[in-house]
Amino acid sequence: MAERGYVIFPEFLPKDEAQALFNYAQNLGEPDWNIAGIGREQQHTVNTRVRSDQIRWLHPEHAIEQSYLSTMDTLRQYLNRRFFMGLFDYECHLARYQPGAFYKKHLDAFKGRSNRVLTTVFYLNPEWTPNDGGELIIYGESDTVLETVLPQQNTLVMFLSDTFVHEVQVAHKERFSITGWFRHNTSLGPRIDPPR
Ligand SMILES: O=C(O)CCC(=O)C(=O)O
Ligand SMILES: [Fe+2]
Repeated sequence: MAERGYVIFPEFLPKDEAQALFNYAQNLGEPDWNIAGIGREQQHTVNTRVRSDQIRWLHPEHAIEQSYLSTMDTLRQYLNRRFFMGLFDYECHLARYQPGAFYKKHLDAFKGRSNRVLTTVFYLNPEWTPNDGGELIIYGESDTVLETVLPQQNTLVMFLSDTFVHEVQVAHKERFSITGWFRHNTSLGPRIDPPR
């Protein structure tokens, strides 16, 4: 993480916890999902040419959501102790990519204009093969491909939000993940990044 700015953990949680999150995501009803937007506040727009996934912000009222949030808070404290990152909080949402959905090349944060510091993506599907598409591609300098990540259950990817351009290739089957951001406490107004 400190040297490259990103890291991939193939087995992040105990297996049963990852599977429980998958079951939970899969059993959510249609009204639980929202069309994902881009940008923040007034600039928040729904642009299905850039991304076509659906999201659900995690809230501590649901035990299983709380459990993931609390794991990530432990990770936040560890990162602060180990790397002095000054991470202030964490927000995350479940994401559902239905067959045909994608998220074109983008950065999660623009230098100096966002308080998102570190992106985390945690994958939930138990069986995912290269034929299923939906890979996360992480780009380096001049569009070189640094990593192609299969969205396989229990893999966690973490990268600096304002540094790595990335994209989600078209998924050929339903793809579930939890995307989140560790943030700095800079004041950018009362509401920050996509309104919940
Ligand atoms: O699901 C992924 O692999 C990445 C999602 C993403 O880039 C995002 O939600 O900003
Ligand atoms: Fe992203």
